Amino acid sequence: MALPHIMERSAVTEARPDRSPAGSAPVISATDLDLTFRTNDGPVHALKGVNLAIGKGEFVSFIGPSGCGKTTFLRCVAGLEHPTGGTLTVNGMSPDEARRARAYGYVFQAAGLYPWRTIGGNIRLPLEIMGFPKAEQAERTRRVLELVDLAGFEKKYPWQLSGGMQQRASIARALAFDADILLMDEPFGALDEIVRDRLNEELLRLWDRTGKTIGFVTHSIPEAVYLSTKIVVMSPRPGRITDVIDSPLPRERPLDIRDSRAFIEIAHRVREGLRAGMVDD
Ligand SMILES: Nc1ncnc2c1ncn2[C@@H]1O[C@H](COP(=O)(O)OP(=O)(O)OP(=O)(O)O)[C@@H](O)[C@H]1O
Repeated sequence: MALPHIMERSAVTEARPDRSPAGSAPVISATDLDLTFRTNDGPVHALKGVNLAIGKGEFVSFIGPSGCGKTTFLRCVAGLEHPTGGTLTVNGMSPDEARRARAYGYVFQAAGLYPWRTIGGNIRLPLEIMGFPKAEQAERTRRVLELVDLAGFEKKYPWQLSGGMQQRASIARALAFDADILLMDEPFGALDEIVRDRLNEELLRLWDRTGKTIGFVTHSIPEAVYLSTKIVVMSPRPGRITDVIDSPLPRERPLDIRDSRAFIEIAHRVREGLRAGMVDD
């Protein structure tokens, strides 16, 4: 979609922030993070010794086999799960404090829109809960719908939109209260490849324009390499980080960058990291 001209007019985090915060504190910082779930079938060691620092404005993808703890890590950042060891800070606060301070927006794999509410009604819901005045709710809703190229769809119901459009609406909802951090758990996993390619391009433009810090879970190596400034490769049982790859790719990324040597080399390293994690088990 042609977002740039739309986003010129958007006031949602208008300024592109400095992305080279040498020496500045990380937005998300995990040290020796551990999480063991207590279940009826015994303990499940979901995360083990996770160390990671995510800087302001980074786009960080988490990739690894099913059950390696990607979602669990994201949920820890969001304060929805509580680590059983180590430390985790978000904007210098505990995840619980950060959640209360509305530090992040969260996008799930399924769009999760309420079918009885219009698209606008879905986007307004968190703003209503947060007590924004009605006029501001309307203004913010209009802005984020433009940002994800859904202007004109405010009065439609979710079932009147395609899967890709529903997922864009769910991104708009997460953007509506303008948090600095966007946590995305396989948001495009259920979409076909063509739609996914388009949404990947759109997401990169949106990120570039807004300067949000993004944590993104995916199973797709090309998606991780295409989107990220940093790729975190994880291994299962218990979930550990096996490699952290800082991408040398330029910020401007047309889709055909996927044919470039640099892209293929990073994808190869991710694949090797995934393989090594499986062998180590
Ligand atoms: N609430 C919970 N209670 C008990 N075990 C859990 C809970 N949530 C996750 N787990 C377990 O923790 C491990 C990590 O799960 P998680 O969902 O984080 O993995 P994932 O890498 O996101 O997997 P997928 O790619 O399939 O979504 C799995 O073994 C899972 O079964």
